[in-house]
Amino acid sequence: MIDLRLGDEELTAQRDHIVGFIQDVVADAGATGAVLGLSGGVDSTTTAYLAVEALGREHVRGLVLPSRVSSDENMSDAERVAEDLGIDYDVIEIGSIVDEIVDSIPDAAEDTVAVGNTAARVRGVLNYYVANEENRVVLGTGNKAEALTGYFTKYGDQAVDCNPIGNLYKQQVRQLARHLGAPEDLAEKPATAELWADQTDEDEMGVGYDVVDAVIALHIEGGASTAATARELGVEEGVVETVRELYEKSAHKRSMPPAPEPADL
Ligand SMILES: Nc1ncnc2c1ncn2[C@@H]1O[C@H](COP(=O)(O)OP(=O)(O)OC[C@H]2O[C@@H]([n+]3cccc(C(=O)O)c3)[C@H](O)[C@@H]2O)[C@@H](O)[C@H]1O
Ligand SMILES: Nc1ncnc2c1ncn2[C@@H]1O[C@H](COP(=O)(O)OP(=O)(O)OP(=O)(O)O)[C@@H](O)[C@H]1O
Ligand SMILES: [Mg+2]
Repeated sequence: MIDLRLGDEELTAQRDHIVGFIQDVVADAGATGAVLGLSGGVDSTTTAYLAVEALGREHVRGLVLPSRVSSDENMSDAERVAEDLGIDYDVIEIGSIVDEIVDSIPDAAEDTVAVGNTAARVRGVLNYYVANEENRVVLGTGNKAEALTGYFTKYGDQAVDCNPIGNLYKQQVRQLARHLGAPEDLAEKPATAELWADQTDEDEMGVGYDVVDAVIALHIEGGASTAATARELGVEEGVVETVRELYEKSAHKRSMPPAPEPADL
């Protein structure tokens, strides 16, 4: 298995690099600070720690946004992050907002994915309300594995101004969380989008993140063949193909909405 783990010096360099990135984004926007959604997961926890280091705790605001399926444990973990960091935060229940949207659509099938994605989009609306009103930028929490597999809601959790940890594989985010002093239980917590009950990223994708990370590095970015990648990782070729399919099918999520070329008139 390819080793994507970062050494201590690399972790320090990534930390400094990302802290500088957040500072630049906020300064370039002429903003007074940042806002981000706190879910109790490792991605938002790590991003919050980096934001506080970059901007100072008084310039970071957290939003804890429970839906009808959010677990008490995750929401109290989210509050714990805000309290440990000493940042201002609010807890805003979004269940009734999501219900209102779904109920307003005549004969809505109440499809699980559509409802879950609506929760992610409502969170984006709230983040941008605060950003607009307080002249802040919205910090995204997307990592490289999510970006390249399209494992996010289009115009939902991806509706952000920048992704500070977007150059890190999932396992590297966990390493950076520990390096920053985040609680170990949060650094190692299994990833869940929590858009519907009992959802976990790895169950839904059908592949573990260590393998997703490695297939991205070797096959998608590195150009190794499917067979060579499968051999190197000790997995079936079908696993490599699954990740490649996620990558290809989600290309539309990584580019601006297309318009036709100018017509020949
Ligand atoms: N080829 C194409 N060209 C242009 N647009 C295309 C398209 N194919 C679909 N679309 C559009 O994209 C829509 C589908 O995309 P989208 O609405 O995102 O929906 P979809 O990709 O089906 O669902 C979102 C996925 O991301 C996961 N997720 C979401 C949020 C957070 C996290 C997390 O890790 O925390 C994970 C979630 O569990 C689910 O698997 C279609 O309804 C259509 O509007
Ligand atoms: N209940 C919530 N309240 C506020 N923000 C949320 C909530 N759920 C999700 N989000 C936002 O959406 C982002 C994407 O969710 P995602 O699950 O990918 O990240 P995570 O929960 O931080 O980490 P992990 O992927 O390991 O679960 C979160 O990082 C957070 O910014
Ligand atoms: Mg999560």
